[in-house]
Amino acid sequence: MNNLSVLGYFEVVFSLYCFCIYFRLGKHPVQVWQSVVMCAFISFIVVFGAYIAAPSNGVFVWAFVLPTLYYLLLGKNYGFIFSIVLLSLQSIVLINKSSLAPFTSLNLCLNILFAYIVIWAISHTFESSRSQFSKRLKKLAMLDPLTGAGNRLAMNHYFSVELRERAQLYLFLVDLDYFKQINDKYGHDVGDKVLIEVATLLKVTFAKGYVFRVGGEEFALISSFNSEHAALAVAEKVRAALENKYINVDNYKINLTASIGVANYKPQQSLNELLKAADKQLYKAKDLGRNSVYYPAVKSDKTALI
Ligand SMILES: Nc1nc2c(ncn2[C@@H]2O[C@H](COP(=O)(O)OP(=O)(O)OP(=O)(O)O)[C@@H](O)[C@H]2O)c(=O)[nH]1
Repeated sequence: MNNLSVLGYFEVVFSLYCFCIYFRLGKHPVQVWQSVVMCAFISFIVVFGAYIAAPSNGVFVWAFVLPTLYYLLLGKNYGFIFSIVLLSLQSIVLINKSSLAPFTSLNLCLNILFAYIVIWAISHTFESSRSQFSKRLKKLAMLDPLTGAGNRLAMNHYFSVELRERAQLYLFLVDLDYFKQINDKYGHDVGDKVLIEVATLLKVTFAKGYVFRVGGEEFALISSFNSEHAALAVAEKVRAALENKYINVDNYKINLTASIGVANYKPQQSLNELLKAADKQLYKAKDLGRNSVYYPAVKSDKTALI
């Protein structure tokens, strides 16, 4: 339109790049580097346009769109960096132009500068509160609302991104014994408070690993250990800690025990398979009298293990 064909070619290439990303979206989520390339490319087009076109052409106005785009695509930190770099580059390019009209008017320059800063500030504020909100939501979605332990979603997440890479990974499935009797005897509210105390005790005793609530009165503890013996010693420590604890709730002193099934992670095993393996051991521990740790070929009865 303005005899700026080079700029037009860049715009066509940029459009093709955007289309490629758009059509891949269904199968592949956008990668960070793709967003960075997108922002860098459009920034280059805007700065280059401002460089080769006369200011009266108005190409520089496109700069106002970019802070919002940066924050949407790249988040707060990169958004800030890109916005300040664009402002600096645009200023350098425009100041060095041979014909400065219509920038000879101080009023116009100030208006442009403040409009850019306002758009930048709004984008920054919006992105800050959005990312805080999203972090809070993510945390809430991963926590069991009653006990504050991780929930199944958290367990799936940590297992797939972090835990399965570790060597000598063990899962302890901890199921409280005769918990129904506590509910029946003291009421559901007291039962809830007992579960909260149990989760706290597990987090303290199993500080080295992750604690997840995977059922009503069932918890999964996951960590890696140097050896099978070390893993079983910790499982036994957890069992003994529960047995020796008197939980004070509403003037009652409640003592309970747990049965623990232990499973060792095998390479390529899924989390469900690992849970099933631990569940099998847990049922053996329950069958053989409860208040014990069970691992293939090993059953502890309170002190036998360590
Ligand atoms: N208070 C409370 N109770 C729960 C919660 N979730 C599950 N329960 C109770 O946990 C009890 C589980 O009972 P069972 O599955 O029979 O197991 P148990 O009584 O612990 O017996 P064993 O596991 O065989 O030793 C049930 O009474 C459930 O109502 C909860 O969030 N709060």
